[in-house]
Amino acid sequence: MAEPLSDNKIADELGSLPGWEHANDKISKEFSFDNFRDAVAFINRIAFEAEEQVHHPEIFNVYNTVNISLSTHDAGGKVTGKDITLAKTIESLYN
Ligand SMILES: C[C@H](O)[C@H](O)[C@H]1CNC2=NC(N)=NC(=O)C2=N1
Repeated sequence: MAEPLSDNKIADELGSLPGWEHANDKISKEFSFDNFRDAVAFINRIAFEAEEQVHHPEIFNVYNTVNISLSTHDAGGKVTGKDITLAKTIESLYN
């Protein structure tokens, strides 16, 4: 069972996650792309990694932007290590 992280621990982890913010018990980031196709391709890459990790993001797409929000449903919607891990994976997909 994933345990919720303290605000201090989250802040510490976000130190190595550029552009990620912690608010409303989620960590979130907006990613921008040259066009819609690239944005959707990014979403598709995330989908495979999320399935691999059995941990799924909230995804909001408008044209060339993709907003990702992460929290752990099984931990009452709080931020856990699973969210940090997936955020790091998502960062590695963005280039
Ligand atoms: C049964 C399955 O492992 C769980 O429902 C997984 C699926 N994906 C998930 N994703 C997220 N963000 N939080 C969860 O608690 C979660 N639980």
